[in-house]
Amino acid sequence: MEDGKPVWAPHPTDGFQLGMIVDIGADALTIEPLNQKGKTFLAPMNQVFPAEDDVNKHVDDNCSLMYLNEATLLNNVRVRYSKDHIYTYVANILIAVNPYYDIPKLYGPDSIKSYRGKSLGTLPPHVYAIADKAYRDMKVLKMSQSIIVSGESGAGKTENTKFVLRYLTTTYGSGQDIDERIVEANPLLEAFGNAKTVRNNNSSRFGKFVEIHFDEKNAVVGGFVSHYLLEKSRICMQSNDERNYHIFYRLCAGASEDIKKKLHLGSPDSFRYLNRGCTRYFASKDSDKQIMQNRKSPEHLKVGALKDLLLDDQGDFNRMCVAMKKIGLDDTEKLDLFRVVAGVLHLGNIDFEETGSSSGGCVLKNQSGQTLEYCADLLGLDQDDLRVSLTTRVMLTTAGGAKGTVIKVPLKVEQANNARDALAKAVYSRLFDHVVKRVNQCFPFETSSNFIGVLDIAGFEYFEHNSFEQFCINYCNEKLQQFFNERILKEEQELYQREGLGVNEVHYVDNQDCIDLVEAKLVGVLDILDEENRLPQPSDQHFALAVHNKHKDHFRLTVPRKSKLTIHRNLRDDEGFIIRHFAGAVCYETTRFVEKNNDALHMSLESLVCESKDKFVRELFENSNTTKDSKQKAGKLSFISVGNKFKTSQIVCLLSPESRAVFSFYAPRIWNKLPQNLKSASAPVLFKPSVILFSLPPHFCHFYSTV
Ligand SMILES: Nc1ncnc2c1ncn2[C@@H]1O[C@H](COP(=O)(O)OP(=O)(O)OP(=O)(O)O)[C@@H](O)[C@H]1O
Repeated sequence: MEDGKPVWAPHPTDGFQLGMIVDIGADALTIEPLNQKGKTFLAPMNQVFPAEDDVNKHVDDNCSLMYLNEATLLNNVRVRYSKDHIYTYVANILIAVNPYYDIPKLYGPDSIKSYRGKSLGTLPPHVYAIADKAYRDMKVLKMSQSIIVSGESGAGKTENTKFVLRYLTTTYGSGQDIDERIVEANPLLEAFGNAKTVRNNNSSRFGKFVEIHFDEKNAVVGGFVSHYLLEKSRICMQSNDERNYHIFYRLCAGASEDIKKKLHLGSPDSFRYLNRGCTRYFASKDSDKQIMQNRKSPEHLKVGALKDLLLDDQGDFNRMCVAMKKIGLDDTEKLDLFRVVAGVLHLGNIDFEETGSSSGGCVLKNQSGQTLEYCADLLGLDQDDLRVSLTTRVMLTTAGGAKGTVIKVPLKVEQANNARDALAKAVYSRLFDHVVKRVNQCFPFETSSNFIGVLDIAGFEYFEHNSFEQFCINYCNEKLQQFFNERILKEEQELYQREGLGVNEVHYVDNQDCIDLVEAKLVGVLDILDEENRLPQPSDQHFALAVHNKHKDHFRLTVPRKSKLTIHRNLRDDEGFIIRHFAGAVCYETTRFVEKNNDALHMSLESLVCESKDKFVRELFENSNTTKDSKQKAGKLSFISVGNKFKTSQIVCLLSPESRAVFSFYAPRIWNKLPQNLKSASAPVLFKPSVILFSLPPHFCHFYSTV
């Protein structure tokens, strides 16, 4: 830092502020803010950074800044954002700030054309330039490429993913309508997999890896979407300001009178799976008028529609129907999908009450008779069988004299509620699997030479109240962060060293301890939770205490009462824990962790849907028997861990620094087909993400003061 030159110093709310150093202490500097002459404050030496000579000037690539540090990088991105330049490079990494409005001409056909074949840096930073670089690398290196899109919820990951797909299919498409189909598939996926959250009206509640495949002439031949772990808890419950998946509301708002009657639909407040969250529709002034009053909830009628330029439940319903047609779904299949969605809604309305008899079981409440009939009818089930399966569990004795005898164990009200919700989650998530499978059939390809994959997973989340869903998502992001650390920071620096470039070492925080805290065998939070689920009487409190006991002095874990926020300090030690993630500390409330971690559907219910009279429903559950272990076959309600699914199917491969592991994560479908020798440790590097795109929410730019 040079004498008499302004510096960036920390600011309690704005991140950084411009000031002058007026005194140098042993380990702190006295700073006088530029906009508050005469007022000084102390700042730790390592948190004060030199500022650029002209803080209002901006550059396309942060690497061209005279002083590259956290503050100058943020300032550059902020200045650019204020001028609608939402994209900025850091070498071949692209930072994108969500503008939350349509910047004129930014993504239009002329813009697409201009980026074709241009090297990174020739034109202003753009997501199209990143897509084109991936394409050119694929062509030159004759190797598949990937683009990782990372950022917190609402930062713009999905929108940027869509721009990448649009760019590639438009610029390098083969002229067939397959390009259109790939883009058309999005509304369908979003209807079933996206929902309104407090952070994002159109939040993707599943991770996806979209592959665009190219032939030997490097023209688009097809696509493939892999999806990871849909957020299932949302199907049965949402917090106050959030909604269930869009499709539920779109169907209620947009279905024709005929379909509405067939599916016995009402307004969102008439369904338990919708009425504990927000029951308003997204609508513009005009489309709101077109939705009939009897389809609107009292909340909607009182407060009015939810507003979002890109969302409109009724219009989106019609657009989704057009998209379905375009990608080849006929009316029967369309109705099949809607029927199952409505079936799930009616299932949620089934209520139970205690029998009052000595058996201690429960029965359906009288008023649930009609809803049972609707649900059974829509899902092709026998009404009585459904009633019995929801209120009892079939067990097969495995020992003793009566070995092999079938016994029916009556369920308590709470157990029946759980069984109902487990069935709803199983049916809806199978339906979502089907939607993705169906979408994939729309852009088939026989052979492909290479592909460009775009990874878009749920971003880091922290709310006032954080539960199991945030815990899983943040664990996943912790893994992604580790991948960045390994690939970008560690490997790059090793390369610099090998090549003798005297570049100063960049220090970064290794997050392995945080990952271990979550996933270590036996002592990790996930294993402790699984262990709790296996206890005869699992409890959230016992689980939370076990976590604290096992990690008393862990740097990354602490009790809620140590939180900076009063709301968390009110929680008891057995009601939650705080984890210090790479992106910040998050307080998780552990109520319902045990329940949410259990994905088991008891056998009587599973067999019921597997034998549905409805072919479509039956097919949704095809192959499900093959995944059961012998315990389940014997009728014991064995526990299936959701947390562990996150661990094994989604991220475990990402953790490995070796490229082969990364490959197996990104493209498990292709990975599984590879010959064994290629998968071995000595295999050559198969796969390397060529470009990375970080999305940032606009509030990121308000972290520090404007000057
Ligand atoms: N480039 C952009 N131009 C205009 N609006 C944008 C842009 N990117 C994002 N948005 C707006 O921000 C909203 C949220 O973006 P998006 O859904 O892509 O976030 P996300 O990072 O994928 O969030 P999540 O992790 O919750 O799915 C979009 O619905 C859109 O309204």
